[in-house]
Amino acid sequence: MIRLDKICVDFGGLRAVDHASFEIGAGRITGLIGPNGAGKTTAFNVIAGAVRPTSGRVILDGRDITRLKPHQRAAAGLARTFQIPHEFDRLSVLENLMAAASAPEGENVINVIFRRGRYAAEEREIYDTARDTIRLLELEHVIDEKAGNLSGGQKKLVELGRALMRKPKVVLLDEIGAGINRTLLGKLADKILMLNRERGLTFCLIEHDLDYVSKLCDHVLVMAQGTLLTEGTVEAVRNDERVIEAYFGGGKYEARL
Ligand SMILES: Nc1ncnc2c1ncn2[C@@H]1O[C@H](COP(=O)(O)OP(=O)(O)OP(=O)(O)O)[C@@H](O)[C@H]1O
Repeated sequence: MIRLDKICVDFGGLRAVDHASFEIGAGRITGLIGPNGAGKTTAFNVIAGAVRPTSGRVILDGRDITRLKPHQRAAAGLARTFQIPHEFDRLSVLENLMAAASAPEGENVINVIFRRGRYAAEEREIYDTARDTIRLLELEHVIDEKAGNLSGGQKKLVELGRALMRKPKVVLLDEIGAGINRTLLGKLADKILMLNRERGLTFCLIEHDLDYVSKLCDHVLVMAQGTLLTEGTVEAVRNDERVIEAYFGGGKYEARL
């Protein structure tokens, strides 16, 4: 589904991603793990189009998308969760989801004016999709609550909801579980599994907690020093000497492996 082909990213003199090649398989929940500074977030940014690689290619369903802009990738079915923008804190949960679907970036004002006849019908559809998504994520009780007043975990669910509004095929989740309580963490995992099994959505997630990864992912990619170190099931990579070695000195992660 998504293939990185010998991707390199340089930030000045620092090579953050170094000839990384890997695949995110269609219909799977793939984990992307590795010690701090391994290049995971940079690789995500390359897939989403936020960072232009120094060299290499990104392929989505056989199509080379390396030069596409982020909004063009979103139109091709790629979504990524982002923290709710600060200025959206004052919008309700419903408004946040509706805003994520409407006015795609790059749309010309003239087109919007000439589209007016279709606008009411489109807005109705966006409203219905937002309501369905809110129901799916069990956020009905906070539907009119301002995003700024939500708990950290509820915000994560809204972030996922915003990503789902564009009806993506693939969703990239960057440490979506960080800092949220166990109950909401469990709920978030249930929703991801349900979206994968019932709707066939493909996920790739960066996550430091390997127990969480093992609950969700059937396949794990391990990055170290900017490149793919190994891949396999959580159990296999957890016991891999090279992976233990890569995490060594990280201290924080050593205990979790
Ligand atoms: N915009 C940037 N400018 C300069 N250096 C950067 C930039 N973004 C990342 N880096 C560097 O690139 C390397 C890889 O960083 P990246 O954030 O991709 O790693 P990571 O695996 O996601 O780490 P973590 O688990 O700590 O989030 C690091 O050395 C980081 O300091």
